[in-house]
Parts: sequence; structure tokens; C-alpha cells
Amino acid sequence: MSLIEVNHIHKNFKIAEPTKGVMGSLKSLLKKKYYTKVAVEDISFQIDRGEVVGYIGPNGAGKSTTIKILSGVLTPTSGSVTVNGIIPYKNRKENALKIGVVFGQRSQLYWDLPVADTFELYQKLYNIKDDLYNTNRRYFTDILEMHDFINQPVRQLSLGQKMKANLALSMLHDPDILYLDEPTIGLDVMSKKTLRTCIADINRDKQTTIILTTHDMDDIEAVCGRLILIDKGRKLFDGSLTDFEEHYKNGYLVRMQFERNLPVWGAEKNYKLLEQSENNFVISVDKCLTTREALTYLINRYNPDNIYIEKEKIEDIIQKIFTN
Ligand SMILES: Nc1ncnc2c1ncn2[C@@H]1O[C@H](COP(=O)(O)OP(=O)(O)OP(=O)(O)O)[C@@H](O)[C@H]1O
Repeated sequence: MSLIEVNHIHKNFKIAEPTKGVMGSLKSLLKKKYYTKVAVEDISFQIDRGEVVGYIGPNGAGKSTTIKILSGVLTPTSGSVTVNGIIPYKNRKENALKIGVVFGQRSQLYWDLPVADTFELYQKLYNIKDDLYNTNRRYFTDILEMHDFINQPVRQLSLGQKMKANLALSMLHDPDILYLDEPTIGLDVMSKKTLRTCIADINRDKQTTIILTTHDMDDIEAVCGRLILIDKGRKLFDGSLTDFEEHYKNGYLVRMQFERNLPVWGAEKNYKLLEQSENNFVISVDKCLTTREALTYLINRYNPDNIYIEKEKIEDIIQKIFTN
């Protein structure tokens, strides 16, 4: 049995129909009309201990709803979930002791208290033994570089510092599973990088199983070994990043650089001009051609000064899936 077992879950929300005008509002007081919004439709997956899984999809795909079901906040309309052998939405307290949750848009810190004080409150709340608390506090203060601000009130902290403190807080009780919902949202490049490194460190040092939802594909490429892609509540793909690229990639990119004026690009079968700048062509090559065939052809035909194969970013592949 896997650590996380999700079997054919569905989640429907009952939503009140909007009313028009005063009469409409009055009528709705007597008899409200509802419609059903399907947020998650027949999703199944298993996650083993120690995996880091990226759970991705466009806005409204059902990512947060799934995470809320896994963390016990929501009950599925049908289907079943077990996490660590328990049903999270039926045994919320027991489940809460074994998981850490970070919602990028929501802080668990007390605005007026120094971070260190919230940590102490959390120790009492979760009944964390002194030894474990002190070890974890030291470990997270070090890897998340929190020494400079741990004694400052939360209201004085930057977004990046708050996110680090939230991550540390959610891990103080040594949970088996960490749910991260958009942890790098709104952060600058350096803070994103630090956070990604720390997520990978936590997984390596503590064998924490991590499920990460994000719109930033650099997060996925940096830390996830596996990707689950969903859209409109349904699962589209579940597998390794390499399999994902193999499955969805239609070809690869070639960049040609010229130290003279750009030659005229001809309409070429199996080659598509994606981008043209002052002295560059970026070409998408169909996967029916080997890189050797493509490079030989392009060098003979256009005689570039430099030519490179470029890796297609996961972000671009996903964008193609949802725009095609
Ligand atoms: N409490 C709720 N009541 C009604 N509808 C909801 C509720 N929560 C989510 N939904 C709807 O369910 C669908 C899935 O929402 P969800 O928040 O899971 O998507 P998401 O993939 O996390 O999106 P995003 O990337 O924008 O955060 C959306 O259409 C949303 O409007």
C-alpha cells in the first residue's frame, strides 16, 4: 500500500445561482436555486514515501481542491482517500499531526508576534518534545537562513522571509508529508531559488514526501521527480518529467546565430521558424528528424556561425498542450 492512495475521487460544489435586481433577491430568500460545479472528476493516483510530486494544471483545474481533500479540509463527494493508512477528512486531528501544509497565499504566522514566538506556540499546540523542537528549529533556521529575522515581528518581514518562516513552522513537528500550494508565488528570483533548494534538502534529509502545486515550472524542474497534470478536474498525465517531455514533445529547438545579416528563411517541411531576432533564428524541428540530420541540413542550407540544440522548457510544452 502506498503512503497516499487516491481512488476515483469526485468533488462537486453546490453554488447558489446569482440573482438579478431587488425582486430576484427577495425571491431567492424564499427559494434559492443552485447549480453544481464539478471541481474534481474521477482522479486516482498513488504516491510512495519520499516522492516529490508536482501537481499542476491551469487556473481552476482542481489542484487546491485535491490538496484540501488530502489534507482533510474537504470531504470528496465520492471516491476514497487514505493518507498514511487513515482517512484524512474523517480523522482530521490524527492526520494533522502527520502533515505540514503551506498555502502560498495564506500565512499561519501571527502578525504582531516575532517568528520565534509563533514557533513556541506551535510547539505547545503540537506537543513537540523539546529535543525534536530544538533540533528542527536549528535545522530550519540554518537551511532557510532565518537568523537575521527570527526575532522580528511578522509584520516587518518581506514576503520571502514570511514564506521561509511558514515553511519552517509547517515542518517543526517532523511531518511525513508536506503539501505546498504555490510556495514561490510573488517571490523574487533569489528567494525562489533558496526555497527550491530548501525543499530539495528537506526531502533528502528528512525523507519527507512532498506534493507541490505551482504555476512556476522552474519549481517543478528544480525539485520534482514526478508530475501529475490535471485539467478541468481530470487527470491528463502522471509520470516522470522525462516521460512527460517524451510524451508531449513534438520536436526540439535549434538556434542559429549569424555574424552577418540574416539569410532569407524559406518555408521548410519539418522545420518551423519560431523566433527571428537581429542575428538569430530559433527553429522548431519535427521529432521525425534526428538532430544529426537537422544540423547537417541547416548548416549546409544557411551556413550559420554558431548552431545550438536548445532544450524545450516544460513550461512551453504545457502551454502548447493548453493552447492546442
Ligand atoms: N468552495 C468552493 N465553492 C465553490 N466552488 C469552488 C470552491 N472551491 C473551488 N471551487 C471551484 O472549483 C474549481 C477548482 O478550483 P481549485 O481552487 O481547486 O483550482 P486550482 O487548480 O487550484 O486553481 P488555481 O490555480 O487558480 O488556484 C474552480 O472552478 C473553482 O471555482
